[in-house]
Amino acid sequence: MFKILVSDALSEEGLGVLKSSKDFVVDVKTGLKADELKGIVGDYDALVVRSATKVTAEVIEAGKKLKIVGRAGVGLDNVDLAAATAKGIIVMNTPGGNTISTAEHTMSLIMSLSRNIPLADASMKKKEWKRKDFMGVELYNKTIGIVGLGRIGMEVAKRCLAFGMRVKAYDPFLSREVAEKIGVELGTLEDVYRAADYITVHVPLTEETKGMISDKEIGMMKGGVRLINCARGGIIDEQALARGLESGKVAGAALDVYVEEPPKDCPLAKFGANVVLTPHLGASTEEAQVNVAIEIAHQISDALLGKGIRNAANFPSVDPETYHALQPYINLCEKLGSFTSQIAQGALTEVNVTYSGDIAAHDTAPLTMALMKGLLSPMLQDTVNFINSLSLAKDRGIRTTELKSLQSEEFVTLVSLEIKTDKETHRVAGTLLSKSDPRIVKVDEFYVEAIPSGCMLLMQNWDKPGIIGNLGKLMGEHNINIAAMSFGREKQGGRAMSVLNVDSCVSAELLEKVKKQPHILSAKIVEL
Ligand SMILES: NC(=O)C1=CN([C@@H]2O[C@H](COP(=O)(O)OP(=O)(O)OC[C@H]3O[C@@H](n4cnc5c(N)ncnc54)[C@H](O)[C@@H]3O)[C@@H](O)[C@H]2O)C=CC1
Ligand SMILES: O=C(O)C(=O)COP(=O)(O)O
Repeated sequence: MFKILVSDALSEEGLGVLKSSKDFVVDVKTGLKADELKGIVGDYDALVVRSATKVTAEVIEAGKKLKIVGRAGVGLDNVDLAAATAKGIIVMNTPGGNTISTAEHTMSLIMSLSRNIPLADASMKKKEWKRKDFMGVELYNKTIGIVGLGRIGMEVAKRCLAFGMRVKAYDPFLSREVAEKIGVELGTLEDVYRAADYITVHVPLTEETKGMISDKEIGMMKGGVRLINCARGGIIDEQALARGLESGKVAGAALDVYVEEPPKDCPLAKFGANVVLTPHLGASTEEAQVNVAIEIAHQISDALLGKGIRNAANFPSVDPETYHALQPYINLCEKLGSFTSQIAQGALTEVNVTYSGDIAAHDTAPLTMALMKGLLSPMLQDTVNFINSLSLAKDRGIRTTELKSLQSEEFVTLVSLEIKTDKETHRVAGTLLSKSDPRIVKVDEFYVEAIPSGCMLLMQNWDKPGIIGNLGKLMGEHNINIAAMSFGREKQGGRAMSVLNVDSCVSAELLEKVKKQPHILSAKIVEL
């Protein structure tokens, strides 16, 4: 039974998906103060939020059982992703579910601003008739600059084109062809600033986009420009915007989002008809709220019940079928990583993994995360998990490469791992028997067939008679049962590798005795 806390308003349709499952207990507690949330979050396996709840590092820390933070919407700037990743908590959102609503709201803002709708309406309701005070401007033939041509930016572009506007856009991650296909001209940020009569931003709030439109940028713009922010508060610097409006350089502005929500002291609130403000309504339509709530409910349900992970900001998307297919490989890779790490000496500097055969047809990103978790676990223990393993490796300067080959010469499928430390290099490969039974099939130059499980004794020895007898006797004397044995040799009488699975752990003292047996070159214990 999983406990789910919904701390922002979620549509009944989405709640229904969760509440109808006997696997979940759902508590809806909106409007919690930061301390109240911290006080109760420890009881829950999943937390569902919109933009109001701030999922800070402290909330993450207090969420001792937390496995998932689900955002019913797009922006994740209210979730401390790094803190969640470090704790192995999956953070997921629902991109797309509110795109149309937000694009339509952006158009509503552009039009309200151009035709003074909010104040004209308020004036009528005061029984006034002030036609001269509310002279507007046409959109037709004007140029709109779109900063961020993603899902929402693209829908805004299409609608502006339908109004007969010229659309210029800046998005460094989008190809010119994609933009030109719908009639949008991509340019530099400066091109857009200099050419546009209207500028609307549709980028996420990041270190780079925070305050990206400030005094200097406003200075580059056309006199009489109109600015719209339906993305995130602070992408357009509020104080700089107020200064631009005061000087007359900026003719108007429309905002749906604010640095602080609700804003205590918004510098834009004092303006008249040339500033239109809405209280973060972009996604507030019946349709968008049903979309995002149902989506997040299904995503959380599937993730908690092990049926796949979708739209996670810190884990690759895996549909249920793939998840099922990958599960045994995830297990194999984690064991392979841990095994290799335990036989190596020195600080890990490089990890090269090759997926060959059937497995190469899948998205192997989760497998590399599992390998890295296995590799780092012997050093970092509980602090490493699937979600943070690659970022921890990167932080430690470990170079990682991943290769895929649909052909596998010896096995239907093979995961080959090469690791380099500052002292040595090891190569270990593994496969699955009967589609789910993990086996280590190669350790450095030796072919073996070892079961990666429990306590293992790994030895290099000369290929001489009597080794098995001696080892069997020694283990027997110490009351240790040998569960399985595997041998590989380079040539008859040459160097060989022996891998023993034993039912109880080999002590350091016994290991020293093993090393002293005739023809044994080295011995190590691996625990999986
Ligand atoms: N007002 C509201 O209620 C809503 C606001 N939003 C906000 O709208 C924004 C956009 O959402 P989507 O279109 O769904 O996201 P998206 O990810 O589809 O699009 C964002 C685009 O910004 C581009 N981008 C990133 N950094 C950039 C930079 N430095 N300069 C220029 N372009 C950059 C990306 O390449 C991408 O194409 C987000 O901030 C989201 O939080 C989303 C939904 C509702
Ligand atoms: O999806 C987003 O990014 C939004 O800004 C919508 O926010 P909301 O869920 O309405 O609080």
